[in-house]
Amino acid sequence: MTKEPFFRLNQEPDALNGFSRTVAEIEWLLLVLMMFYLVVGHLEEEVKVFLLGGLCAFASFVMVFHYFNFFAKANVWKLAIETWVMILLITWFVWHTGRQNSLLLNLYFLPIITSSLALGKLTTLLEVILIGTCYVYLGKSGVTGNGLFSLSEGSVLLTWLFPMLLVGYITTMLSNDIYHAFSRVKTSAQTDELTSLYNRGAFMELLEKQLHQARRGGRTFSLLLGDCNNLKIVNDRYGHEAGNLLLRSVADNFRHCLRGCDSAARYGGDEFTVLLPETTAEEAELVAKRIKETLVATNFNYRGNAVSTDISVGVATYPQHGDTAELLLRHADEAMYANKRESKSRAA
Ligand SMILES: Nc1nc2c(ncn2[C@@H]2O[C@H](COP(=O)(O)OP(=O)(O)OP(=O)(O)O)[C@@H](O)[C@H]2O)c(=O)[nH]1
Repeated sequence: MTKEPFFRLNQEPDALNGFSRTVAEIEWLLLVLMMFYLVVGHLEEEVKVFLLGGLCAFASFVMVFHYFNFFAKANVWKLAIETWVMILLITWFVWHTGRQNSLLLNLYFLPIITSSLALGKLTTLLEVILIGTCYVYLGKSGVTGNGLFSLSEGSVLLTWLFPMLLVGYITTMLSNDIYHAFSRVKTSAQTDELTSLYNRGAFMELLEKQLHQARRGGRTFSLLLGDCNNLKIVNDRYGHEAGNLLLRSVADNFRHCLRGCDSAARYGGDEFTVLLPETTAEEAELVAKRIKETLVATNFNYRGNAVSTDISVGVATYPQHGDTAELLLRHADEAMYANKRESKSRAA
């Protein structure tokens, strides 16, 4: 298993769901601020009613996007649409409350923060440009409309946009840090510290996913359960450090013997599990044989002593040996102990 982060923002549902919750809160905050302005701002009654109608429409949009089942699942496109709708709403609201002189122009910071949190630098830059265009439109249409875009207007626009670019840039950097920290935490929560294979929890998740896929696609897969045969002896004879080296060499042997799509895990103590997608029982038996043979043929030097190990492996295949994680593991466990008994009696 690689220690590199193996997921990206647009593929990692947990990270996206977290950002999506933050976006929902930003949207409610936007609505509250606009409502507040409707209450305290000096606006004509019919303008207030008109704007209130727009806010109700936006509130329905937020509810549909975040709380209805068919839209509730976060994805990058959904977040992008939400930021565009926020920009349109703010432009529309500002249009009716003073245009370029509106007290609410600062609300544009909210979609910028949203975009830089979840969508990255390029999208945020494009959104700043969109906001700049809206700003120019707010100044030109009807009120000051004096034709061409002058140099002084350009510098005013840039001065106005500069804090937004800065906030966008800083928030993007913070968001990247959060994302990388999240990746590291997730990777280490799934990894066995000693062997760098998956740990038991991660393996159970993979197994459940594999079962789900196999049931849907009517496909087969196998799992192996292996148990080292002499770890206790190595520990007692050479010490715990030698036992640890032995466990690492077993893990390296798995890496060496498996395909890229297979997943090996340290199930606990000296027990290892392997998930073999699209593999029949006969093919899995061959993999188990290969793992055993290469492990027996390998030994390592510990303070001048050649240390080697052996492993007993049990195979279970979906669906012939069970259709749940529990049944498959039990079958593999029984097969593994049968093999262990056999090799012990042979050795005796
Ligand atoms: N060095 C080391 N030893 C461990 C670790 N985890 C478990 N053990 C030890 O591994 C040993 C496993 O014992 P057993 O299950 O009897 O293993 P065995 O000697 O391989 O014998 P059988 O499994 O019965 O064939 C125990 O002594 C544990 O203390 C570890 O992370 N490092």
